[in-house]
Amino acid sequence: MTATSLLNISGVSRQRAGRAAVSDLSLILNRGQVLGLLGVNGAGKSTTLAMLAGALRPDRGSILLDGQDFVASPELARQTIGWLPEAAPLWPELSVDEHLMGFATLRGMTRRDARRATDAIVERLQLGELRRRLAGVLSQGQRQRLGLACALVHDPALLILDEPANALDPVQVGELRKLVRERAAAGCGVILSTHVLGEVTAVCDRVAILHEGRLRHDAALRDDADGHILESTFFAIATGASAA
Ligand SMILES: Nc1ncnc2c1ncn2[C@@H]1O[C@H](COP(=O)(O)OP(=O)(O)OP(=O)(O)O)[C@@H](O)[C@H]1O
Repeated sequence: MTATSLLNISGVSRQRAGRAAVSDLSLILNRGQVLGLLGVNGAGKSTTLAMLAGALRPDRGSILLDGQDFVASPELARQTIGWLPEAAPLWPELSVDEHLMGFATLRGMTRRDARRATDAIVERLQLGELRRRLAGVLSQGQRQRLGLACALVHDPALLILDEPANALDPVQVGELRKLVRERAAAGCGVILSTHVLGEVTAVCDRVAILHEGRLRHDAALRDDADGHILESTFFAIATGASAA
């Protein structure tokens, strides 16, 4: 592991319903890096992210965060990782404010720190007008923004986003991109799964492509030329035109 690496995934596998959902995955994520995770439906992206978030245990392999095995220490995962799953886990009868206070205290903050963190994330994600509204009456895009705020409220070193642009309008997609780059500039790691190739070229500096649970491509994205190559690489892997 290098001095700047934040996450070190080594030989991770996981079966689901008796079939290999992720097989022998190894990846390193450095601080300040935004990694885009691509793959066709069922490729294993969400399973991978759920393991990285500590919500699913790998059957084999290790995941080190800052050199520590977080599979064995769920408390470390809770405090260091922010996860926005495909469907944000919200409670319809709780307000925006109550969600954020709840997530912050669950991550180990005192009530005072949780209040401060809640105020800061409400301001950063422009949720001020919504903070007393119940989650059950939010629009889909507003729910997604609340899910993102819940993932970020404790200022995690690693941010895991599963299709974060879902239901967001173009203005909010722009805000999301800015936020992701801000996290990277602050030295955090971000992993973002999406079906939109343009999202990856716009915001990521590295891309990994999963296919049938296996890592088939892992490369830096430096400029537009890399973006064009990404498109052809993705389709070659997705259609089986690229050898395993
Ligand atoms: N809860 C579950 N129970 C059983 N099998 C599952 C479950 N969730 C996913 N799988 C299976 O695991 C494999 C990988 O699914 P996963 O959701 O990780 O893929 P994905 O790349 O995120 O797909 P998508 O782009 O459609 O969200 C698939 O074969 C899927 O059917």
